[in-house]
Amino acid sequence: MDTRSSHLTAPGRSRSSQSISPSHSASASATSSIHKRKLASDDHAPPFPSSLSDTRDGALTSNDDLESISARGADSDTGDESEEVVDEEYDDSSMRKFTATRLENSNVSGPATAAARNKLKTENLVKIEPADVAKDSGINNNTNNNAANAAVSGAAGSATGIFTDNIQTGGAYSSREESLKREEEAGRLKFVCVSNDSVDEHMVWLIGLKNIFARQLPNMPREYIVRLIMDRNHKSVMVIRRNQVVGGITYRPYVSQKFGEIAFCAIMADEQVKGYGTRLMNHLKQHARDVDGLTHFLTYADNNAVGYFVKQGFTKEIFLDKERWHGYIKDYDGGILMECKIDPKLPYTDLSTMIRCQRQAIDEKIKELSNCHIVYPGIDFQKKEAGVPKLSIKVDDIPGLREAGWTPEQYGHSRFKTTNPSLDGASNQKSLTAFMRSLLKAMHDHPDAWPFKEPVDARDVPDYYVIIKDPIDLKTMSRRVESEQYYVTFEMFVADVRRMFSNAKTYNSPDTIYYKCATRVDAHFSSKVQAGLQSGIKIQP
Ligand SMILES: CC(=O)SCCNC(=O)CCNC(=O)[C@H](O)C(C)(C)COP(=O)(O)OP(=O)(O)OC[C@H]1O[C@@H](n2cnc3c(N)ncnc32)[C@H](O)[C@@H]1OP(=O)(O)O
Repeated sequence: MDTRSSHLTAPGRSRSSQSISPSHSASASATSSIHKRKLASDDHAPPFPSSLSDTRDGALTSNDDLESISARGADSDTGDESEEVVDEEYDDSSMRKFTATRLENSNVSGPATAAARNKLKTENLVKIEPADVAKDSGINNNTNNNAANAAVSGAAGSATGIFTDNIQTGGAYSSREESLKREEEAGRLKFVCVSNDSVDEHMVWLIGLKNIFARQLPNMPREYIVRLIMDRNHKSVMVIRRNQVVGGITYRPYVSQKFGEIAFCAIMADEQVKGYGTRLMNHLKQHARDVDGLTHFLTYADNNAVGYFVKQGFTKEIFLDKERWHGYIKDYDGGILMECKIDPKLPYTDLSTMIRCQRQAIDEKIKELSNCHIVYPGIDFQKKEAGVPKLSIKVDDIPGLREAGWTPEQYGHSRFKTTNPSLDGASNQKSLTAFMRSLLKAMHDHPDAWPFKEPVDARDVPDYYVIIKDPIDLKTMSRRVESEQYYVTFEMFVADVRRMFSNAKTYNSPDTIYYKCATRVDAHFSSKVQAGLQSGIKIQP
């Protein structure tokens, strides 16, 4: 029997029963309203599963801090104390005592001790520096950007038309990552990886993180959260802003197995869905690969958080050899086991630069193959009545059309053709105009055409134009036909006719005379089109 697994099972525990954050579900309440949440059925289970108090390696029991740490602290996640989840089983005085004693010790210690502590601090704090990461990953931002920029401006210089740099620099992912990266570079934000190393500052951060987990993962026993955070086999990657913990991920690296188990992951309520969770995960991956030598992460994701983990590259399918992880990780009820492979090369903390370079390379390639980046001056397309252009513009004169591969044979792209193949484009257009004219007359002469002959008068039907945004009538269509410029295809004409009837059926209910007129004139129109087609007009399939 594998004794490891029996130690590690955490039955009946799910990290959170919380609703998805507001941006993910309109019906969800804010994540801070924990007190309203329905806790899972195991709420009345002992706060500390007996199986969890056991440890493989005695790391927890060697942890003298744990003796005095209660699972309750001064929660600072949302700052709203009224929302505190009160669990009378815990005594927070020991936590206060612990914190106070630590701070007191740090204040009274002499210079030698302070120097030693600072040394320890620097040694233990794994500060994740973006510059180093970029260097390690072989990405030199400046060089790459400059090269890409030079290529872009070269292409711009060689373009003959007016060149507009319409390259999008990035999507939401990249811009969030870039803005957080800038914050890091400016020193306003830092990502650190710490464990319980007795350094005062780290302990304060770990307690801050504990408070966030306790609030964001309300179904997780607080004792258990404290236990894992303070366990020296666990590490916590945290995002710190103005010396306050914004969120973090606590994980256990199984170095011999080359995988890590993410135990908890949370961002404080006010700061969710701003990109911190993604950046945190990217820092974690970079650190776990470069410092711990891990190749995979496994986690039991809460149902609500599966979407987040999927976006971080986690899958529900587990590819990692079961032998490598089975018996090592803890089971959680209500969670879904997910895996993420850590790429051996990706510059995780500088993905946005990589994406930008890739994007620029693709844009360069597109420019080599097409002219779509050249923007020509617009056409003065002022319209007079009935939407007919004031100026007659020859298609050939439209700037850029020929350069885009257009040929006069494609004029109108109409499927309308007379059966006489000898007719050229102009004669074909005349024949089309004659056919449309005859169809208009046929509709006009129909006894039920009276509602469609003129535009609807807003004085008679005040809300008509509120409901019908694209009105049309036989008179307007007649103007368009007679302009011989508007309906360059038969399909455009038919679209206007269909819209005229659908407008009538949208505004009027089926029992009205208008609705019935529309049905009858529409049928008449269709029969006339059929008759026209039989008598020599051809619409190509
Ligand atoms: C192993 C475990 O600990 S499971 C428990 C996970 N923790 C929780 O559920 C606690 C409450 N939630 C949180 O603390 C946070 O919302 C986290 C940690 C889940 C995500 O952190 P955030 O900072 O909000 O994530 P971030 O802003 O980087 O969002 C990244 C993407 O994931 C999406 N996302 C964030 N949270 C969720 C979610 N719960 N469900 C689905 N998608 C989500 C975001 O919309 C965003 O999508 P986009 O890139 O398409 O715009």
